[in-house]
Amino acid sequence: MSVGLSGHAEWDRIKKRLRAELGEDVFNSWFARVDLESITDGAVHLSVPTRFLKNWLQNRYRDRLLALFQEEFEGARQIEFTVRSAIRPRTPGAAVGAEPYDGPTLDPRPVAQAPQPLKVQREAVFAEVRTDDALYGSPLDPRYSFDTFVEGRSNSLALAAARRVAEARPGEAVGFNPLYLHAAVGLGKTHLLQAVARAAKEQGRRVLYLTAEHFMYRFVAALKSQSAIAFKDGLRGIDLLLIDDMQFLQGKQVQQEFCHTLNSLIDGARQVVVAGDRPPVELETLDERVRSRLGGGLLIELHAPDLDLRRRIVSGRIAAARRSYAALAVSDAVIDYVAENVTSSGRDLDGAVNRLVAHNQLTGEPISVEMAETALRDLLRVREAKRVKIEDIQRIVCKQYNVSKADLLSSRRTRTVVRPRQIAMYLSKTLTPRSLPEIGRRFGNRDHTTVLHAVRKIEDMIKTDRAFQDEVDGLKRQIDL
Ligand SMILES: Nc1ncnc2c1ncn2[C@@H]1O[C@H](COP(=O)(O)OP(=O)(O)OP(=O)(O)O)[C@@H](O)[C@H]1O
Repeated sequence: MSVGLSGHAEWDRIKKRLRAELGEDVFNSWFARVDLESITDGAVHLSVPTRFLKNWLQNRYRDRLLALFQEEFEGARQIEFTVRSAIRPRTPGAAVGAEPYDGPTLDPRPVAQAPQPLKVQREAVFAEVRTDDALYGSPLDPRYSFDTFVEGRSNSLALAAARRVAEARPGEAVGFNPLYLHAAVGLGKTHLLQAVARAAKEQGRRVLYLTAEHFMYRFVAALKSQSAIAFKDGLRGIDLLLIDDMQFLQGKQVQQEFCHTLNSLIDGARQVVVAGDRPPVELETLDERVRSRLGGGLLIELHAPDLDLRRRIVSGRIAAARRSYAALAVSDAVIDYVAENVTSSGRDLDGAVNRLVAHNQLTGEPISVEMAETALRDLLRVREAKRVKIEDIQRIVCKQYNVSKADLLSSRRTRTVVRPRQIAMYLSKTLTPRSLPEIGRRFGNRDHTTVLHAVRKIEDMIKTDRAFQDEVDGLKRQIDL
């Protein structure tokens, strides 16, 4: 048996039944982001955006799902979950960026026994989280402190604001609440949030650091065990709440609760810090009230690190690795090579250094530029192949519709220019990690709401007009080449 897209009517029926069985909120929390990929030889392949969700569904709902699938597809024998792109579903390459780096990590233990990367550790813990202790937060990684965060032009504002929050006394107004940090993947949001949490805890403040998914899980679990009031009281009794990966907060009731918590903390002069992969205005699954409350604080974007910052992050990582491998020798030329070639994020820089160290430890080969070229080849190839630039999108769209770039960026509102411009904005949003304000700037300094309007317009047209969808797909293929 092999089912591709044709199984979707059955999948819709299964989801409908789950929604009826579990209720709207629980369904939205766990199943709204599950996609049916295929059914092959009796194996039902479902994809989910995060490992946390994968573990959760595997542990709690696998049997129920299998039973439901067996009613729809006679030969269904097992359910397989895979993690798909979590952060930017329609970005080519997002699957790589969104997945935690799978290589060894820098750790005192021998490479062969290296621990799983941080995010996996974080998520594994969720499954065992206690529900009786209202202030039980997500685990903090000991490596994420202000001391290990390297400052550069791209993050200095975020760092200053984070320090200000961390150093404030309980009840002291820092002038911006909530503080909302946003950035593409791997640029240091989690690192900064955890640094704030750690520093504030050290001062004796009551701090709660939670990923949005953890918040969701805790709330749903509290509802089920009838301890929601204790959970809410616990939340409202803290001095500093930090919520990470805000883009994953799902479910109407969960969002309502989050909004109440936000309001009550802010109104009570308690500090809230939130991080997400895009600004609140772009978190379209979020309730309007939550978006506007988040948008009413201080919003700071962390940008991709420049060469100088990348160099210093790499040097810092190597210095940390030397604490475990004292004889580790890495020349400036290798540091330059990594910093010049791994350009996307702190996570990729970490991954690159980890690879070099692992390669060195496993083969005994000294870390030279030649060795780095070999060890990092596939990492660099994947990244390079998948990076799409706004200029390329504009060039290809202009060529396709026979408009000049000057027209595309101009304020002209004739139909022949407006539609290509909207398509180019839509492609920039879906194929690059750029934020709406940044795209607006790159399209003749337009406001982010204009970009949002364009994205929605093109999305609607794609849904209703098959020929138009093919046209846009054709453009995507040209851009991907
Ligand atoms: N300025 C920096 N100084 C030191 N390390 C950094 C810096 N920026 C990023 N990193 C490192 O890069 C890695 C990824 O950072 P982090 O997990 O904080 O990213 P993120 O923005 O939260 O990404 P995601 O959106 O995927 O959650 C971490 O190991 C972090 O320590």
